[in-house]
Amino acid sequence: MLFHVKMTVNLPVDMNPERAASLKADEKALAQRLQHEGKWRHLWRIAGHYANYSVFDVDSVQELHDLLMQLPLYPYMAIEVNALCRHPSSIREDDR
Ligand SMILES: O=C(O)CC1=CCC(=O)O1
Repeated sequence: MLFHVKMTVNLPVDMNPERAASLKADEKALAQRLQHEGKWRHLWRIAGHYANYSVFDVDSVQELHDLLMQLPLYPYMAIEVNALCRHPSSIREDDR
């Protein structure tokens, strides 16, 4: 199942810089692991924003939910999720 996810990061302005750097490093490590595993298919910065558009490939809505809640930056993100399905005019064979 494919899901388009928008994540907008809102770190508190008074957050300790070392704490912020640690959260970002942990987020990066998990994001890269999930990309290697094929769960996090796309990760794009939205130009001009501290936000990203991502595509997740998971087995269930519950898996997506659990995965998003594990993200170290989850407490500081606004997350929007949209389920994706095949477009009848798509010529791509690899996105099911
Ligand atoms: O910077 C972001 O958009 C938040 C984020 C998601 C994965 C990651 O490494 O950073």
